[in-house]
Amino acid sequence: MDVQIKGSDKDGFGIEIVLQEGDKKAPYCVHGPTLLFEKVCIGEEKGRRFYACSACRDRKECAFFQWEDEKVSEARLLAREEENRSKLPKFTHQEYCSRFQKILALSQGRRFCQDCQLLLLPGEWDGHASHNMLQDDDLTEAQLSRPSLILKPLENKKSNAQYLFADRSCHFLLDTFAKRGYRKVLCVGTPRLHELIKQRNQEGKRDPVKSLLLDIDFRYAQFYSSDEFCHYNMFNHHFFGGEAANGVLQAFLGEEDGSKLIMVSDPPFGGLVKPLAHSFSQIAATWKKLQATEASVAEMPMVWIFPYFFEPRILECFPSFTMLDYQVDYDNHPLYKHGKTGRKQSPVRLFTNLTPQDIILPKEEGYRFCKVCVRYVWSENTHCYKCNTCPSKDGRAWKHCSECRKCVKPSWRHCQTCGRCALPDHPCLDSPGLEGCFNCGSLKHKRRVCPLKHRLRTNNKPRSQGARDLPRQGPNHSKLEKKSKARRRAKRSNQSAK
Ligand SMILES: C[S@@+](CC[C@H](N)C(=O)[O-])C[C@H]1O[C@@H](n2cnc3c(N)ncnc32)[C@H](O)[C@@H]1O
Ligand SMILES: [Zn+2]
Ligand SMILES: [Zn+2]
Ligand SMILES: [Zn+2]
Ligand SMILES: [Zn+2]
Ligand SMILES: [Zn+2]
Ligand SMILES: [Zn+2]
Repeated sequence: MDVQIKGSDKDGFGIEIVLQEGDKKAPYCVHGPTLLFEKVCIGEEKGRRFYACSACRDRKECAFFQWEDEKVSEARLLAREEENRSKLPKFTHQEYCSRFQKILALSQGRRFCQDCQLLLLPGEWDGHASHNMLQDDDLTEAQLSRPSLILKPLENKKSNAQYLFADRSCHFLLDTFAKRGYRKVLCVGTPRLHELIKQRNQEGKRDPVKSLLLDIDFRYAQFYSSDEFCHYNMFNHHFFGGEAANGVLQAFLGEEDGSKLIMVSDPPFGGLVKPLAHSFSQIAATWKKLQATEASVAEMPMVWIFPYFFEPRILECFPSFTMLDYQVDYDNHPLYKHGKTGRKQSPVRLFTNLTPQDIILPKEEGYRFCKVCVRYVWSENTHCYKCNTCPSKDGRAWKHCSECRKCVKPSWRHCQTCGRCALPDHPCLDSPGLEGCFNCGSLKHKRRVCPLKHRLRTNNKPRSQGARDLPRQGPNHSKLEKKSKARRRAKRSNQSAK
């Protein structure tokens, strides 16, 4: 069975993504081919299409914008090319590799400039004299093999907040893969997992595991050779190193040494689901093409790490996936911590096409096996015999509502006016409320009478409980997005009692 993207190409609010197979017309920003979006204006039947950056949701980071039907002058094209060139990294990957070899060969005089995030050769120190520096004792071979501890995590909230796995989660993932016999891990946006694999190999206590890191953070090229790291954009499946880098992935996916491969990705949480799924499908399709015949019936094993409230969207793209109860823990995220530590529970989960019962969640961290659901669940996720499932998505104990005939969040109450469960202070159907329209964001009407009712919502399905908390996705290029922000603000203040 093929991994395929299902459903419509709509994503975001007022902005639809138009994913076109092999779109050769897409102009390039510094992050590779841009994506085509359609701006849907209230009251207008047909939207207008434009190209915008695939990777950055913040226009301050990448301001690329071009209407699909726009005629771009030669002069502007040249200026754009020049701008893209000017933003290229200072060194090529090959140059970084030879610099790294030189630095490793130094017994003394290793320097890492923290301000420039650059490993320095001795001749370059003068230019960084007033900068903050890591020196020899901080740059032992062992430390250089853990670049995620040297590099400052990127902090852009909108496009690239780099949340690094806590050891607990890293080891859990690697132990699980080892138990299932995976000997090759394709790390897409998981630099810490990649380095831990290498570290375990060096320790030599377990079977060696091969790893290839694909990431947009080119700082990692300073530490890894070109067959360990590719500069890659997971929103448009773009290899900055061109065909050669694509070849590295192909070689990794296709190596015929009988090693089982798994792909793990932990994309930035503000990322758009559809383009990510599109890229992962392309990787899976390549993997499949390169497999020997008996494996060709299977899907490429994948783990996609993302917050639980994206479940409906991810399952729409990958119907064979299951969301597991495991809560992923991060070192540098103030909120996303595992429940048992006494801090707030992490909303980040594993979505996978592996068989859920094969992934043994640790008992000592509060997981148990549900014999009816045939999977490991969080201790507070009690099985409901009416729904015939362990229903909780967010880690709290959900409760069954006999009127809704399903389990709902513990903070919800059944509202007779709306005929469904909701937060106690929700604006009821009959009151105008702050929330406005659930569908288009207008504060002037409710969803029932929305002129765009059949247009914006995917499949016109009622929102599931999980979807209720979805943060809106999409670049903030339109007025609609601003409206949606206003609506979100209103909603947040409404929900603060939650
Ligand atoms: C949420 S962090 C995940 C890090 C992971 N938890 C770890 O510890 O290894 C997201 C990762 O994806 C990378 N990333 C962000 N945008 C990307 C893009 N457009 N393409 C590829 N990688 C991207 C970031 O550099 C970062 O390493
Ligand atoms: Zn861009
Ligand atoms: Zn510097
Ligand atoms: Zn159950
Ligand atoms: Zn129930
Ligand atoms: Zn109810
Ligand atoms: Zn109500």
